[in-house]
Amino acid sequence: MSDENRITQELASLRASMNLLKDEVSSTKPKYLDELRDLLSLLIRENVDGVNHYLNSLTEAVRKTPYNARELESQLDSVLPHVERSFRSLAEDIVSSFSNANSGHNRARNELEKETELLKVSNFELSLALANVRTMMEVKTEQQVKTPTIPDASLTQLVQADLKLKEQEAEIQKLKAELARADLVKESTDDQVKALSNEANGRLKIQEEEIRKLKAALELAESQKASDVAHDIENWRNTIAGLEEAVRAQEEIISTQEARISRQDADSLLLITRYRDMVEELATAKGNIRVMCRVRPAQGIPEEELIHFSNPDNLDNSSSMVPWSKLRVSYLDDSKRQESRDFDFQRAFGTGESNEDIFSEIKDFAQSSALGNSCTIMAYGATGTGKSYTFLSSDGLVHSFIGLIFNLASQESGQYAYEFQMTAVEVYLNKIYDLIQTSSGGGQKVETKIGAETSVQLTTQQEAFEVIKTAINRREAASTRQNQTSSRSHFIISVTIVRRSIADGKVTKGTTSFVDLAGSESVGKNSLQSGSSTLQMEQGNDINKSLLDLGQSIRSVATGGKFYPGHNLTRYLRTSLTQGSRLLVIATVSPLVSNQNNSLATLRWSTEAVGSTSARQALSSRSSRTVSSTPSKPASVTSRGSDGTPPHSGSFPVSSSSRTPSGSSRVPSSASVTPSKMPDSSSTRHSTRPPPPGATQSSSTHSGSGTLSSSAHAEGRSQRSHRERPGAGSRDSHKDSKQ
Ligand SMILES: Nc1ncnc2c1ncn2[C@@H]1O[C@H](COP(=O)(O)OP(=O)(O)OP(=O)(O)O)[C@@H](O)[C@H]1O
Repeated sequence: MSDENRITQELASLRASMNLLKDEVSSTKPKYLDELRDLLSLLIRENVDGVNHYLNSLTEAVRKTPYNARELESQLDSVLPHVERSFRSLAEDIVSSFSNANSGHNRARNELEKETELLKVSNFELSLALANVRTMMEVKTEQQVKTPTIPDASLTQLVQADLKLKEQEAEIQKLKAELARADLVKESTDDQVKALSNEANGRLKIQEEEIRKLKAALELAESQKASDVAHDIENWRNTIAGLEEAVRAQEEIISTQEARISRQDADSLLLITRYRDMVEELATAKGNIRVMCRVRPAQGIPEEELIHFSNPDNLDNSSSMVPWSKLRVSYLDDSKRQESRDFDFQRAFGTGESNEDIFSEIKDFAQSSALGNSCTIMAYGATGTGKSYTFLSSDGLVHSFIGLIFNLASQESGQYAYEFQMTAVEVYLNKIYDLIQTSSGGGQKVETKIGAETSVQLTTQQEAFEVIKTAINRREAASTRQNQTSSRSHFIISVTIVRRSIADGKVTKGTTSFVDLAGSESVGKNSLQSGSSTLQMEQGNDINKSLLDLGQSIRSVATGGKFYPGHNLTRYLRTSLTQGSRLLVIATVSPLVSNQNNSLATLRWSTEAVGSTSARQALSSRSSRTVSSTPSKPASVTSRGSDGTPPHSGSFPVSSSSRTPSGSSRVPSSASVTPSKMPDSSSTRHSTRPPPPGATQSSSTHSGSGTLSSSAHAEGRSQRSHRERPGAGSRDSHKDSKQ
């Protein structure tokens, strides 16, 4: 039932109650008083008449009869009982009449009391009804305030209710008058009735007051409603207008954004394409075979125990911006003569340069495997020179590379779907061991064949790190005199990147391998002098043989010769040693004079076997493949041959910035400096900074104009500024210091 109907009903019942009350009060007029008066006058009249009759009879008897006391006495005796009876009867009648009147009055009073009770009930109902009406009005008013925009029918009904209340009020006024009259009557007859009347009157006043308040509230609500409605409608209009404006603005922004997004999509595709081209060009410009050098720090070592390294390009130390691409090693020969040798690298990293510095230099190289290239990064050096540190520490090249490719995959997720697979093997004593798959029994690593090693699909970086950690733990390690945890095996982690273009479904597949070679020091140094075991001798000999083979193969393939699959290491790395692949060797050396033979041997091997200008020149001249300039070039999936070795897949691109045919390498011939002839350099003390102009120099070889491409130099300059340079003596506590 709606509020309006309820109000109407309440008012109707209120009106009915009031009418009833009015009728009842009207019917309580004190008729009994008139009746009593009439009755009494009748009685008195009748009785007085009767007594008069007897008195008249008596008077007549007295007049007619001579005074005779006895007769008078008998007359009186006969009349007086009549008179007496008449009076008694009158008295009884009067008593009876009064008694009747009194009972009538009592009845009337009872009736009045009943009426009063009814009045109370009616008043209570009236109060209830008024309370309901007020509550409903409040609710209504609240609703009106909340929904001011809807001018509703209930307003009309409320106005009608108000009118009815006014009528009701008038009726109550009449009722009040009636009650006042009744009050008067009651006052004259009964105090109790008066009190009741007062009470009724009081209640009526309260009701009146409530009605007045209700009316005032109604008027207020009406006036407020009217102004609120107008005000709220205005507000709503303004809000709606504001919202519409905002929606329009949003729509404009959205359409602008959509246009911008589609432009950005196109731009980003273009950028990605260009970026790839640049990476590829950069990688090409830097050469497909690169050799870098890293000098391990040695803190706390006296200067006389350190090899002096300097930069022939910056001998006067005039520029702190020149990146080291040449390394001059100064020493005393057997005859205590001052000697120096220059070695030519693409970059030489000093003691103050971190793994991140190295990664930023080579990441274009590693990343090109995402375009389908085969890249190999080798660390070559004597034991304890930092090969594993460079590759496998938590900020090492392998970890950085994993981070790089996963980032690449997420950045390009809109264009390419990437898959990564990893293998980890160890070549130990000419056998290849799978470091991922272990024997089902005691978790022993198992020997495997090339191409049969376990490949793990990588879904997260963390997963990759776990696989690497497990593989490292399984790697064969045996202590040597020089490095208590020296790794006596070659450790190879390969990550294959399969990239599928979402647009055209084309697939490229490339691999980057990190080869942490076993220590390159001479067997004699480790074994004969230290009384190494037969196993260690065997290990040392195998390592020497494998590294010799490796150098030979690289040289041979680079100059167009045949491949020498003499050792399983070389066979396993065949992909890296074929044209069309990219090879980076990081030669790690110790800064200690006591290790200078090994250091010079490392520098010589890396520059001559791998990085000689002639070899690189030969490689460049044989190039036949041009690097695609599009990011989604067709798949160049490499698959291994039946013997597990991959087929040749293309050749080196010709790099405009490759070294000049003049072959102006600064690398001295091996004949001119023989590590075994290395003098004790204790007399060769050098500053940890590049020497001042005119300092110790007697270069044994070369002329060599700069052989790096200008772009490589430029990039190197931009990346290097005030870093410490190779040999600059940060004196780390290092195990060499214990030697
Ligand atoms: N650039 C460097 N900065 C700080 N510490 C280094 C650096 N290079 C190597 N080291 C430390 O020198 C020690 C030997 O390094 P690492 O084990 O990497 O040598 P390695 O060449 O791998 O030796 P091996 O051939 O015996 O495995 C380690 O304790 C390593 O932390």
